[in-house]
Amino acid sequence: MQILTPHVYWAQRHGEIYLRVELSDAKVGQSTTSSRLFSGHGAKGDNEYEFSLEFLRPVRSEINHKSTQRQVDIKIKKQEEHWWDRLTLQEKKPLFLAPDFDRWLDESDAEMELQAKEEEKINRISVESRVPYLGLKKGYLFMYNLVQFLGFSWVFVNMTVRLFILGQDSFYDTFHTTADMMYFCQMMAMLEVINPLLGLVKTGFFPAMIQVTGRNVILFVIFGSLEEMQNKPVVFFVFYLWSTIEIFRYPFYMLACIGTDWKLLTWLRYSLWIPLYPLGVIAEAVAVIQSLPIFDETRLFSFPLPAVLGHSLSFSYSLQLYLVLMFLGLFINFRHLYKQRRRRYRSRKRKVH
Ligand SMILES: CCCCCCCCCCCCC[C@@H](O)CC(=O)SCCNC(=O)CCNC(=O)[C@H](O)C(C)(C)COP(=O)(O)OP(=O)(O)OC[C@H]1O[C@@H](n2cnc3c(N)ncnc32)[C@H](O)[C@@H]1OP(=O)(O)O
Repeated sequence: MQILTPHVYWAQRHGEIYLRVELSDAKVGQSTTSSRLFSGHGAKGDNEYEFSLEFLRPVRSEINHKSTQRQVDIKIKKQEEHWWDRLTLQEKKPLFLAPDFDRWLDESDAEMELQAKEEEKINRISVESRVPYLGLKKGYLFMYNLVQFLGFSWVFVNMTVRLFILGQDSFYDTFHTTADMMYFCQMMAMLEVINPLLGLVKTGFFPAMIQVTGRNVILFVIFGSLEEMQNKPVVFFVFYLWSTIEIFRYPFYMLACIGTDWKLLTWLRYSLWIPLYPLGVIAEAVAVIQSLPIFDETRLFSFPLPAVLGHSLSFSYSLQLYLVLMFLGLFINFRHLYKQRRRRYRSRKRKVH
């Protein structure tokens, strides 16, 4: 039987040579780096086919070949990563050899491809090396937000159900039914001041500090230490305003931790504060004002003074100063939240276009 020569197409990269032999249902026989033997169906029917090539530069001895129904794909590694001017040692191209335009790249395109692969590899390595830390951070934040969401939801649902059942009567015992959960959530919220310090979230330290300190003064100092305050309706309004925003804010953060974003939830997180924040500060201010005569009367936390100046300085003076700070805090955080809202919607619009 006559041994024929198949059509061979070639392309190169810096590190390898690709040969495509046009033979269907071919079986690869004896193969060396310079010559190959095939049996298969080619241009002249079922036959034995063979070709040999003397490469321009040395190649490695291991050869990868894959036979498909239509062709045989051969990949040969160059000894050195180098761009070749041509495939064969002899300048004149053998007749059976042609460029493989499906794979063809010129030197600069191949370089770009190499660079892109290199960058992808570096990115993968750097992400992989950060994964344990990233996983831990996201896991911690997700759990923190989940716990806060559950805590504030419990307060919100409890108060709503009691409001429907008892009507206005529910205003008077909000503290006794929900304070333990609110204590827990607000103690946990101290982590919101620590998180930006550790670089775990992008929140500003001061807005978080103002927020957490502001609420904790109301919860622990005004409501927690004065029994006379605990059955006042103002507790209901303060707790309701706090929990209303948090049942949207924490799920928004939970979704952010897993890289998801629900438009409506995002809108609620970045819009509800507009009416709620001023209302919240007003409710907190009412609580502070209602507590002033009680601190004057009970002398709780009063500051001892020398006898010539009187017995002690009532804590209510500190609270009057605090009232001024509250409105300063409202201004700072309102501006901060406004900026966060604008940044959110500006950057999202940019991403869309
Ligand atoms: C220094 C001495 C202080 C003395 C204090 C004196 C006066 C105090 C007066 C204070 C008045 C307080 C009144 C207040 O109690 C009334 C109310 O709360 S009424 C109810 C309405 N309230 C609200 O709407 C406020 C809710 N709270 C907040 O929004 C935050 O606490 C606040 C710090 C104000 C703002 O949040 P933040 O700066 O974090 O903005 P973002 O939500 O946009 O987040 C920025 C990016 O960080 C990511 N992030 C943040 N936290 C988390 C988290 N826990 N888990 C995961 N990711 C988080 C977030 O996704 C953003 O990332 P990206 O930019 O990539 O989207």
